[in-house]
Amino acid sequence: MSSRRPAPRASPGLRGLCSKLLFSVLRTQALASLQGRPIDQRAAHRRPTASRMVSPAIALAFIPFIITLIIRYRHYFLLFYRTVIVRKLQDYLTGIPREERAFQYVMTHAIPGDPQHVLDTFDQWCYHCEYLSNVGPQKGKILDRLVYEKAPLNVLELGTYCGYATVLIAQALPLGARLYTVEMDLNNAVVADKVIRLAGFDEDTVELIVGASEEVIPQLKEKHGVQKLDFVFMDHWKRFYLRDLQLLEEHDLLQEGTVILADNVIFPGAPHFLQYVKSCGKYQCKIHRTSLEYFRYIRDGMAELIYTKLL
Ligand SMILES: C[S@@+](CC[C@H](N)C(=O)[O-])C[C@H]1O[C@@H](n2cnc3c(N)ncnc32)[C@H](O)[C@@H]1O
Repeated sequence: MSSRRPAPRASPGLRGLCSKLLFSVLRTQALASLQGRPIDQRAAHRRPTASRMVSPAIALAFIPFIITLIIRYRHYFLLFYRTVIVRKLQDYLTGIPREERAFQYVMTHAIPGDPQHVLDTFDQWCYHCEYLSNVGPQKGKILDRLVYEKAPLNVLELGTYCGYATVLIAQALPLGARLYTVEMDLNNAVVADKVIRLAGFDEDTVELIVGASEEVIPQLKEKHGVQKLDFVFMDHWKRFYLRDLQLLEEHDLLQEGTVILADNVIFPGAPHFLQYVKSCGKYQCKIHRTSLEYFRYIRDGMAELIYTKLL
């Protein structure tokens, strides 16, 4: 029988037909390998086998699937493109790390001593040049409002990165308050230190601690003289949220009414952390639904917790 049959017309049944063909080819190959029969490549060359005949059809069947995936997850592809591909390319072309490139832009465009202008300049860079995982302007408003309302005297930030949220928190603090910000990556800490000082905050207001949170938290009392925390902003790696919250509890650093704001609890997400805070009975929990920094079509959220032993 001739293999030159007219090509099937595109129809709704085409995908089903192709899937069946793909399934039967895979099954034949799997059975052959299970029975220890090697697939004879030369024979395959001589006689047109099913797999050779259907390969264009398989490819066709996958096209709508791939297009659907691309459309459905286009914002995540864009995020990947901006965070990974553009970053790697620029790192290669400039020989300067992304955070340092951002700082150079901020330094040359922002007004020194004006924290809000420093933040706006960061936002301009992130919207128009390269993505940075700062808390960003939208979630920044939630953070700013909470700090302003709570007027905390002792604040801890986990994950300083380039110092964006540090500047945002510091500008909303009451007089005499102190912010401890913890960053484990030395290169990020160097950039953050320059950003914090550019915005006009001295070491009495903002203390940048270089180290991993699991090492810094147990030393906060003895080494840094912190007795209790009034406000904690968690924005480091999400897998450490639960561990570090429990460390803060163990070291008796939380008190009645301490506010803990945890970023990115929806994207990338911190399910174990959320499960714990909702079930342990020590926290009042509220989720602020919003979008990912600089990507308004990717859903994200912040968890606002209030520590209360009495619940
Ligand atoms: C999302 S960024 C923080 C963004 C910053 N809060 C802001 O809004 O500008 C996360 C940062 O946390 C730091 N980090 C991650 N795990 C950490 C840990 N266990 N201790 C200290 N820093 C950590 C990373 O190096 C990174 O710089």
